[in-house]
Amino acid sequence: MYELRNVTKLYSRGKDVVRALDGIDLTIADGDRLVIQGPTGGGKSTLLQMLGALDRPSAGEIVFDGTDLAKLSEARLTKVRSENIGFVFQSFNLIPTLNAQENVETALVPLGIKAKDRRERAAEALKSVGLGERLGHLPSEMSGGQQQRVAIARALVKQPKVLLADEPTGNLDEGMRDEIMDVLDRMWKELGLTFIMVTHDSAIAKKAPRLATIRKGKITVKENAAK
Ligand SMILES: Nc1ncnc2c1ncn2[C@@H]1O[C@H](COP(=O)(O)OP(=O)(O)OP(=O)(O)O)[C@@H](O)[C@H]1O
Repeated sequence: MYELRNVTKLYSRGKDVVRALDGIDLTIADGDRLVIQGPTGGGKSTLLQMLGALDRPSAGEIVFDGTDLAKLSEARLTKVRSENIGFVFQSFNLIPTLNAQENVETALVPLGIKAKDRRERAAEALKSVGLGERLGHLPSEMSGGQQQRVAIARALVKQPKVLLADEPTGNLDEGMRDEIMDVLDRMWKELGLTFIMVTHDSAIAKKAPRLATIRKGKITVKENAAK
């Protein structure tokens, strides 16, 4: 699915250059589940942005399904992203004035899907995350866990190949955290997704069969076949 070779990302901050990613080599197979951890400022979100075709590296290759994302124009990157990659963020990022169904539908607009099909697919996606009864609710009328479920439905309604999650349980209490991890893992298995998640949560990291740690832009990957 992904083959990263010597990926480097530099940011300039005033006169300084920050090496956010420093020669990352990483292979992520189709259907993999990869957890990424590491200290703050280590480069986790930067890596997720590269994998999500949100930004391009300064050097190196990011081969996604045979295409090097580093070489694509902005327009082609946007196309890859809207067709193939679903995102879930810590802060849910729902549109406050739209109800659950309308929020989920927004993911289908760039794909040119007709309004009636959008409505049906959004309702179906919300049902699959256990929110079939709350299609008309606004984000402000839902708990944090429910809002994150809406965000998961929005990420998955377009049937992406890849699900990227940046601290998906970071804003949730312990009970909700387990619930959301269960939903994400169920979706990963049911839909055959490639699932990549950044987390600060050591309980989640400890249980991960494949765990990447990013420190100062460098990556180490640990496999744990027993888990
Ligand atoms: N747009 C930017 N401009 C300048 N520097 C940036 C930019 N984005 C990230 N950085 C820097 O790149 C480094 C890596 O940041 P990144 O956000 O990827 O780390 P992180 O591991 O996700 O951290 P956190 O856990 O705090 O979210 C940091 O030093 C950060 O300050």
